[in-house]
Amino acid sequence: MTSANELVVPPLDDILSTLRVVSIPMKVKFRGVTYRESALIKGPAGWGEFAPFLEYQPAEASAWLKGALEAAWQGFPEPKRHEIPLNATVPAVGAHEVERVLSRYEGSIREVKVKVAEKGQTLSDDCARVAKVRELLPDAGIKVDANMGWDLPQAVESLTHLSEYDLLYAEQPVATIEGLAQVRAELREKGNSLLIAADESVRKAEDPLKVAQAKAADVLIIKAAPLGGIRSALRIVEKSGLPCVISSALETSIGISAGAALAASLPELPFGCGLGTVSLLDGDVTENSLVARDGMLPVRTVEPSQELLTRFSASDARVRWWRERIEHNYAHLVINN
Ligand SMILES: O=C(O)CCC(=O)c1ccccc1C(=O)O
Ligand SMILES: [Mg+2]
Repeated sequence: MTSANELVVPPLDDILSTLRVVSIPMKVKFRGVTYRESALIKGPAGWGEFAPFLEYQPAEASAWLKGALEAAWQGFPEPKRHEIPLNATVPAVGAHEVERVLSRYEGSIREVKVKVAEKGQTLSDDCARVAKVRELLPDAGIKVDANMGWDLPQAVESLTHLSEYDLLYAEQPVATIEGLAQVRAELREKGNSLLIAADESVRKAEDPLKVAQAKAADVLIIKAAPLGGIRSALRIVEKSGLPCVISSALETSIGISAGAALAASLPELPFGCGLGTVSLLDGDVTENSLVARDGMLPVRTVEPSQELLTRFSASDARVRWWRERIEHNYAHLVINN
């Protein structure tokens, strides 16, 4: 049985008939990505973005397709707010590059998320980067994201040092749910009340609610696309009972508009959201990019420009690759939905 709130998957040909694939250079390498490839589709409700990272297989990526179909065929729920507080995002750059990264954000910055625990770097690199942010923005809220880069002893040692810069929370210090719980418990034993946030343990988990049930984190990072779209992400937020932060998956302004719509439907946003990543791209599909001013992001829909879709158009070979990717993920979605 379907209800008005349930997505009816459209025919594959309708999805593919509007497909545009773009490849946008990054200003700074992020997660090892130097060009961000993304597939955009248009349906009766507007544009949707399908942009799972290239290595993701259908078990994971088909949720992203569901999210794109929701945006294009179903549209967004009624917003409860019209602007969203954001964090600026600082990739794992050298401390001397921090100022340049922050200069890409328009107006004042209220919160910053700093990437730490990058492969090939040390704790002193992380401390220098966070210290630089603290020096440049003495009043900003700062949080760090380790993307599972530490083991338990490294996480406890690193977070003990990084806490000196007064952090709002630490995102995914280690890989597993049990690990998160252990980091949290060891910090508490040492009298450190730093909050722990779960990201990969939510969006890559078979059961995104396990973290909350295990009480392994204080905060959840929630991304619309990997969780199958806004409505499905909202259900997870509600069931978790934890404060949530809505974050991007490094999309163009189209995908960011879905994240903003998700954030806009939450009753509370205790932290800045991670939707400021258009500023890390060296281009976009609209002239009117969805970026923050003074740390606030407007909630609105985005219409791509034909000229920019053409300018950033991926090669024929990459377009074929994405068409096939959509076909595979569509099959996966129809079978498992
Ligand atoms: O949260 C932010 O500030 C930006 C988004 C971000 O960090 C991100 C973007 C793409 C993939 C993974 C992540 C992540 O939070 O780990
Ligand atoms: Mg993260």
